[in-house]
Amino acid sequence: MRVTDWTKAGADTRKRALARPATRGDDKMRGAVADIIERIRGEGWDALVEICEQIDGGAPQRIAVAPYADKARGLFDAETLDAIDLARANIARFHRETLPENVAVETVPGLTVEKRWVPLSSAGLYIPGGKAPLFSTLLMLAVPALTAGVQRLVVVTPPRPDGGLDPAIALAAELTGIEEIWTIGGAQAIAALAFGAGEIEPVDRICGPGNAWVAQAKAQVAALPGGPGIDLPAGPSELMVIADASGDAARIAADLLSQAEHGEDAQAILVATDDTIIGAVGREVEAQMASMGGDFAPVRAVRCANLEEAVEIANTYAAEHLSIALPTADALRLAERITNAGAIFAGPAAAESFGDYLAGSSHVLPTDGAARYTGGITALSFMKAISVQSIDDAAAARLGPAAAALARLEGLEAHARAAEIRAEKVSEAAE
Ligand SMILES: NC(=O)c1ccc[n+]([C@@H]2O[C@H](COP(=O)([O-])OP(=O)(O)OC[C@H]3O[C@@H](n4cnc5c(N)ncnc54)[C@H](O)[C@@H]3O)[C@@H](O)[C@H]2O)c1
Ligand SMILES: N[C@H](CO)Cc1c[nH]c[nH+]1
Ligand SMILES: [Zn+2]
Repeated sequence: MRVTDWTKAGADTRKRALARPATRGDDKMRGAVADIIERIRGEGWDALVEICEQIDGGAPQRIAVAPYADKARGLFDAETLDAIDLARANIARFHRETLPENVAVETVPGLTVEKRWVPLSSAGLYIPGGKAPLFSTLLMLAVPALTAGVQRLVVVTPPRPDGGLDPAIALAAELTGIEEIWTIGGAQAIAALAFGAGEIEPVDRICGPGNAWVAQAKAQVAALPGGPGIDLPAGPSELMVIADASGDAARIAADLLSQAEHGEDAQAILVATDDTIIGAVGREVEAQMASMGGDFAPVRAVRCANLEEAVEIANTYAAEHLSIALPTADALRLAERITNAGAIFAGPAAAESFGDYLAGSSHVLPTDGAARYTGGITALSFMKAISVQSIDDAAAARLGPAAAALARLEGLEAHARAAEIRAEKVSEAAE
């Protein structure tokens, strides 16, 4: 495990210790994504089929969910089926209870402005499937979207080598009531959702995590005229763990490896105030990796002077997931000082895996430092606020002159008159 001593390190070394890989891709990849989008936007279905065959080895298919969901019920034992339903129920409960409320504010007597939340009409949900089919991501997107009240949901996920649909994805789709699901992956899936292709109708917003191809395509379609909205940069998984001498090395190592398992560009970083815990976590990481086999991204560590410094490092890094491996009460106190993180796991029992599957909040969270300016997916990601103004005649007459004065400051005479005409109508009525 590579260890950086934060206190002794210069600016460059500190930067390197927290560096993320260049996940957004190089110019060549950006160009290839632009070509895919342009072709599907211009030529529709035929281009989509050709590109899907080239990249993923098969034409896109709309899958009927029920037969695969039936298959899943035959394959999975009762405990697994209950676990999936428990996850769905917890996610539904969390998002239902955190729905925003409409608010009406009487800013001046007689003038009311409402903030009214309405669901988007449609949304596209990207479910990653390159390394592993992430059925849990379907729950983490579809449940908040349905809680928000979105009418039309279109799910896309990369095709499997043997065709068909992953049974767990099928089951999650059936449990949430998803009816439209296509086997399309990567940039081509995003282009099809954005501009439509064949029977795939364009959507208002595209949400969901993915690799660099997916992230790049989302950014590009959102920037095009008439393109959809997108959610947030949700790329390769990240976990930072803050620990001191009281940390449980086995649990910390297990958490770090749980995210290192996502792929070679995953980020798993221990920030600790104590050399003994760093050594113990390093040994645990090796032992646990050996016992599981498989590929893991490297785990690294930063040795800092104290918890103050650990908080600074965490806020600078802005991790997708931040575990605070201190006794729970201390962890919760420290969490109050964290300003940048997608999700915080406070205390030694708070496994990041609970957040990935069943705690209730969505696991679709900002990566690459985007936690500086955004949180993860919630029902709000599938809603928008419309403001509604209503005003009585007397208030309109009182406010007319002020609005007109402001409009004339901007040289906008028609605006000024549209405000003043309200006052005129009221004085005419009074005569
Ligand atoms: N931040 C979050 O909330 C969150 C949640 C879940 C997963 N994730 C991340 O999502 C990512 C999923 O990535 P993945 O690769 O497993 O699945 P993916 O579905 O995102 O990407 C697979 C698709 O990428 C395209 N692709 C791959 N190589 C290509 C190439 N050379 N040329 C053109 N297209 C190519 C293919 O179409 C393929 O189907 C992981 O990094 C995981 O950590 C993040
Ligand atoms: N940890 C991932 C988000 O970074 C989500 C996930 C899905 N399945 C397992 N984990
Ligand atoms: Zn995970």
